[in-house]
Order: sequence, then structure tokens, then C-alpha cells
Amino acid sequence: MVPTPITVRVPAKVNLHLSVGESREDGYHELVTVFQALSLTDDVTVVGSDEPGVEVHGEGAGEVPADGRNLAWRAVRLLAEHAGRDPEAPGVRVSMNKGIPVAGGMAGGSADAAATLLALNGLWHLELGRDELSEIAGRLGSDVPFALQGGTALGTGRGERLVPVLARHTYHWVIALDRDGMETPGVYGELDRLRAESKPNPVGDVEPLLEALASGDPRQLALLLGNDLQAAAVSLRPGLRRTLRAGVQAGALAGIVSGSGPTCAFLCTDADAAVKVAAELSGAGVCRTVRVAHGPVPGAKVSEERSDRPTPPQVHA
Ligand SMILES: C[C@@](CO)(OP(=O)(O)O)[C@H](O)COP(=O)(O)OP(=O)(O)OC[C@H]1O[C@@H](n2ccc(N)nc2=O)[C@H](O)[C@@H]1O
Ligand SMILES: Nc1ncnc2c1ncn2[C@@H]1O[C@H](COP(=O)(O)OP(=O)(O)O)[C@@H](O)[C@H]1O
Repeated sequence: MVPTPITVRVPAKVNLHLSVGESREDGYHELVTVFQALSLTDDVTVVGSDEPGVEVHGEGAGEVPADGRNLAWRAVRLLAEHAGRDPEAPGVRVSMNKGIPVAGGMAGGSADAAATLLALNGLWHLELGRDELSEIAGRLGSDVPFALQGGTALGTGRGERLVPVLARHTYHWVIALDRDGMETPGVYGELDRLRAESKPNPVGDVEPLLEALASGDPRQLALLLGNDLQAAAVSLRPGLRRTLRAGVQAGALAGIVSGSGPTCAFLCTDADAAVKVAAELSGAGVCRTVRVAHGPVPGAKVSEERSDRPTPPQVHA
């Protein structure tokens, strides 16, 4: 019998609010963050195979390890152990098609890990519930549970403890991708260093932002976007200051560094404004490329279309 692949589509995230506390004994920082899932997505397909391994396709694939270091493969091993299977011989092949910028602060690796857990839950008929999958996800990385959940959510702890947040509106974003990625631990380390030297202004309480989300007004939300890691990302890559300025000059309501960067996310009034801002920003020469996205979108989801089926021919009227 030909094995049936399972494909999961999974979103990127942006942190609308990222308040970073002190460094903990385990090396992590206590966070209060608001995640929003965006319409930039990866597709991850798992299939039973006697040639186990990982394949990476799409933009930036060359920068992603296609071996045991891939976060999706770590998800395979962890779920195999959990399910009483041999993690050294899980008998699956994972193939990912990347649409989420690599090492961009949009949690692409975490998204692939989350998608792999959900896909294997189906492939291996494990029938684990969302809570159990989320607990396993948290062991793979702080951002992995959110990629399963999607939508808009308040994250605490390392970012792995989630509560859904009411968001009444679809928000329109322009995403500016930089030339090279940045390593998350280095950016947290730079924030610790900056804090030891001076006191960069903290982003403050999350409540006003939660109220703005409930109101659904992008102008109100724009005033409240904030990211404690932004100062650290800009310190490591000063050119981001120019990118942030250019987005606002192009007509965005506000811009922030996404998570640990270097991707910048610009909130726009509506979909038309986002297209205009994207066009102007891409001509400004301040970033590698731009994308238009919207959020919130759902978390990791099994695709209805089976990836092994040929695409039907397009019929034009
Ligand atoms: C900054 C954020 C914001 O959402 O996302 P990215 O911008 O990387 O996507 C996250 O905190 C990244 O989460 P994630 O990428 O899953 O991090 P992990 O694999 O758990 O941790 C990688 C490293 O980041 C640092 N880290 C991560 C989370 C946290 N709360 N405190 C930390 O100090 C630690 O040095 C840790 O060893
Ligand atoms: N499936 C994956 N997709 C992307 N990056 C991955 C993956 N697995 C491991 N990595 C590594 O993780 C690092 C962080 O990548 P990514 O998750 O895209 O960014 P970020 O942590 O900034 O959101 C990269 O340097 C990359 O080499």
C-alpha cells in the first residue's frame, strides 16, 4: 500500500507586545508577550518512509539544516519517544516548504516543529489532544505552542503559557525581510548587556494593548506596539533603524522589530494601504524584500488538499 502523506500548514508570528523580564537561573527570560499569527506560512508534509530524514524547500532553504538539528526532526524524535516508538528509527520523512523567513524573528523553525507534531499525531494515529501536544511543543521551544494555537494570544513564562486574546479585526501588515538572519540567544544577551550599562525604556504594561485589540482599531493598536528586544536588535544591527523609519515614511501606522529580529513588521490602516506601503518600501532600498500579510490567522492545521494528488488543471472563463 502507498503510504498517505499528511500536510500541515502553519503560520509565522509577530509579537505585538514583548516585555522581557530578568534572566532566570535556567538562562531564559520571563516574558509577557502578545503573539499574533500571520498569513506567511510553511507547509510541512510527513510520510511513512524507509528513507527517514528531512527535506527543506522554498525561500532560505539553504540556511536551514536538513539533518538532526532541524527543529522538525527534533519534534519527530520527541513525539516518537512519547509514543513509545524508536526515536532512532521513526520511519518517517519530513518535507517542508518554507514561506516564513528563516532566522527572522517570525518563529519559522518553531512553526515547523509544531506542524510536525500535528501531522505525526495523525500519521501515527496517536489521538493526542491539543493540551498534550502543546505540552510536548513547549519542550521543543518557547514559541512552539503558539504555532499550534495561532490566532492572537497572551504568552507568559518563557512564552509557552498561552491564553487566547480577543481580537476583533483583521490587521494588515507589511513585513520587511533583512539580508541575513539573527540568532535569538545573541539578541537576548545583547539586551542583558544594554541593561547592565543603562536602562533602556521598558515597554510597560500589556493591558492597554489588550484593550486596543478588543476595540479593533488599528490606529489605537499602532500606538501601543512595543518590543523590549528591539533596542538590542537595533544595537546589533543599526541599519534596522533606517528600515523602521522608512516604513513609517511610506505610510505605515507604526513599525516594530519582530521578536528577536531582524524582520520588521509595519501595521497599516487596511489592505490597500499595506500594498502601497509595501511598494514604496521595496523601492527604498532598506531591506532585502517585502511581503504583505494579515492576521490573526489560525494555528497549525491539516491541509484538506492531499499533497500527493496532482493539481487539477486551471480552467479560465
Ligand atoms: C524572541 C522570541 C519572541 O517570541 O521569538 P523569535 O524572535 O526568536 O522568533 C522568543 O522568545 C524566542 O523563542 P524560541 O525561538 O522558541 O526560543 P527557545 O528555542 O526556547 O530558546 C532559544 C534561546 O533564546 C533565549 N530565550 C528564549 C526564550 C525566553 N523566554 N528567554 C530567553 O532568554 C535563550 O537564550 C534560549 O536558549
Ligand atoms: N525547520 C527550521 N526552519 C527554520 N530554521 C530552522 C529550522 N530548524 C532549525 N532551524 C535553525 O533555527 C534558527 C532560527 O530560525 P527561525 O526559527 O527561522 O528564526 P527565529 O528563531 O528568529 O524566529 C536558524 O538559524 C535555523 O538554522
